[in-house]
Amino acid sequence: MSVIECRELSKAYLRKKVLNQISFTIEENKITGVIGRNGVGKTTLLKIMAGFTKETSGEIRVLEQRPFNNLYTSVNSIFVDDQMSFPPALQLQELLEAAQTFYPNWDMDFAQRLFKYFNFDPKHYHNTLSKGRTSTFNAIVGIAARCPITIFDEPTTGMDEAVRKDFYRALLKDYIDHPRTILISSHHLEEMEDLLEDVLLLKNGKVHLHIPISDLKEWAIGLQGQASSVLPWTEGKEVLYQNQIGLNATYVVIKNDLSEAELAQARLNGVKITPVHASDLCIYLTSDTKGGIDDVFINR
Ligand SMILES: Nc1ncnc2c1ncn2[C@@H]1O[C@H](COP(=O)(O)OP(=O)(O)OP(=O)(O)O)[C@@H](O)[C@H]1O
Repeated sequence: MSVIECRELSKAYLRKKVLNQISFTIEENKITGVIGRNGVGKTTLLKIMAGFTKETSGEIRVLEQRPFNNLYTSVNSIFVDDQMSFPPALQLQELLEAAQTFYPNWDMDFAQRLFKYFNFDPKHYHNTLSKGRTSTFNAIVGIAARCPITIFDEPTTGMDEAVRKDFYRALLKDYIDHPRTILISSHHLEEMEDLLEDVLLLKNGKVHLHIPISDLKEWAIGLQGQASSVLPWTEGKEVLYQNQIGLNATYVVIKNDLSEAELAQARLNGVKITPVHASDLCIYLTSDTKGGIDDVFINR
């Protein structure tokens, strides 16, 4: 069953179109990574889903209702980012108690265990926490709320690596016991790969790809070797990335649509064939150049 449906959804700020007639559906109880370069519109899309931001045109349905300013959406969803605001007069422990009264599925025992594990002081105030600690506290609220639609926008901002790993693991373990629909935007795709089921990749205001992460991992291949051996295999193909290695060698990333026989032949011709990491592929797919930062240094 699909729980989020977008049809021809657009969002413009003044005259600047950020989302341009995008259409997709999110199935119930899946974890989807919303990926894209800075400024592509991830936060905008997630805030439209959470009912915080109004779409400019097109249609969006979350749990079959239009989310904007919708009480049903707010009760059934949570939007977690580093800007989450809490009543400043309440201490952290009081915030957890307040959350319990608002979120019907709130698990106080679980929230307290996480709170203790991450060494929070119940008497501290939210607005005095450091950036990483703010994200960690917000993440505890986001997980323990167990909302049917759980949205994390860059949830790990400021967290150190150990805390980021703990967060992803806690989320995965809790999701296995209590499946729900989760959307996460993050710039750390490599850290989330084991968590995600689907990836929604945004580029230039459009959905560029919306596929299972397992497919994304096999979507492209890297060809490496002498340019004279590699380049014939790229003819007629869309080159996603190309980089020169040393004087004559080259590394090229293309869509993985070579047959087994072609791959075997390429190997015989001295081409090394490698998988392309999902996070690298997302960078190549959303880049405006084929050589990345190296292009800046060409023909100087
Ligand atoms: N309230 C606003 N008013 C005007 N422009 C806005 C507003 N919010 C976002 N934008 C613009 O919309 C575009 C998309 O912003 P958004 O924050 O959705 O991108 P993002 O993909 O989440 O970026 P990042 O990865 O850097 O967080 C940007 O160009 C941003 O400047």
